[in-house]
Amino acid sequence: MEAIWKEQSKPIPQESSSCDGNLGNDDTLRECENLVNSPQKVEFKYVAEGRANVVFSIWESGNPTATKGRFEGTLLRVPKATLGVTPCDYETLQAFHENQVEGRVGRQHLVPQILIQITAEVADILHKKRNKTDDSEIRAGYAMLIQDMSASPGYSVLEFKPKWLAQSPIAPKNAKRCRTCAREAFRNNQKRAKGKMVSTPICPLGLVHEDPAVVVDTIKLLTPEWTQSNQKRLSDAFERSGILKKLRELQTKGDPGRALLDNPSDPDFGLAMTLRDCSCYVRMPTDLSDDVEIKLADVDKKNWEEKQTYWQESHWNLVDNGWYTCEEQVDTPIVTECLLNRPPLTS
Ligand SMILES: O=P(O)(O)O[C@@H]1[C@@H](OP(=O)(O)O)[C@H](OP(=O)(O)O)[C@H](O)[C@H](OP(=O)(O)O)[C@H]1OP(=O)(O)O
Ligand SMILES: Nc1ncnc2c1ncn2[C@@H]1O[C@H](COP(=O)(O)OP(=O)(O)OP(=O)(O)O)[C@@H](O)[C@H]1O
Repeated sequence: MEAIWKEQSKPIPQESSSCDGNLGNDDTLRECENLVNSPQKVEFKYVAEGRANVVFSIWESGNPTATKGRFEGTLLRVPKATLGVTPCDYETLQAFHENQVEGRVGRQHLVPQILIQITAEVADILHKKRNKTDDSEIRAGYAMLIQDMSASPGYSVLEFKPKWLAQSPIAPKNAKRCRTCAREAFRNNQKRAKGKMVSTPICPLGLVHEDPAVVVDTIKLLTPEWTQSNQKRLSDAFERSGILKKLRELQTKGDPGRALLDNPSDPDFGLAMTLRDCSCYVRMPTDLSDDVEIKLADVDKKNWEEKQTYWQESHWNLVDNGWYTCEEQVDTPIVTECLLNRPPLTS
């Protein structure tokens, strides 16, 4: 699969469509799909799960030559069926990825994913390997092989959500917090009320700030354990790849005004919301001559019909209860360090 991931991480050639991504690798893919569905030939290990998907490591059992055989650098992502949650099905997600996301974001900036099917037998094996016991189930049907962006020898990794890289266009004009800091302030108040620990949110506006020193400072907050040199390498890599600025551009282009209130089913707005909730994976090589790998994942189409009320209510909550303007009515103020409310740097 590694050769396929390499191929699929190349920019889409100008004259081709994004759908011809297999580029002669169909045989390998079918072999891998067959292997996934041959439980006597492969092993699975639970990695992690979010609200809608479960991720497993997969390898060829007893392969004497390589640790994971054909599944080197590969993970298996499967949907979980939960009562009351209706995520888009994987065929829809794959079509959205190929037709809406790859061309706009750039295939080179995305964790590649390939649609396969799993049998009921395999679904059952996977389900039993989960160490979370909620009401959700893993069922036979579509699954995805995805490129593994987790740590491996010679690499440090960072996984984070860039969230809203520009202010919401319908935030109050006198806002002192960006959408993400306002949302995190609200959430920290809820957590504190339950006696939970809270930390000061990292303002995402710092990641795309015009002052490179602010970008480095933001990266330091994201990677407190990294060396200064690696923090600077990451800042340079973000600048070179342009990925975060592209993300900000698509987030704002898809939500130019009152879309959230007036037209939340608009596909461009839907894409903006997806890109405000995607994950960014960074693999920082120890070897200084290797490139820093930065890719976005979880660029899943959202169920617009189901989510519009949640989106609108979240917005009005932040506006009406003073979370944007730092006027929240709480006994102890919530600390944020939003870039919107920081005095301009003097040089
Ligand atoms: O509403 P937000 O901005 O807090 O984002 C939600 C995320 O919270 P976060 O702030 O990233 O911790 C939330 O993430 P968590 O469940 O908190 O990990 C989901 O990603 C949610 O999307 P969906 O319902 O799974 O499609 C996200 O919902 P939307 O992106 O659809 O708003
Ligand atoms: N390509 C990848 N490489 C390494 N780890 C990954 C990859 N994709 C997912 N993971 C791990 O699996 C976890 C869950 O995956 P994923 O984000 O796809 O689930 P989700 O249900 O979409 O999450 P959310 O609730 O945020 O929407 C991630 O938080 C991450 O730890």
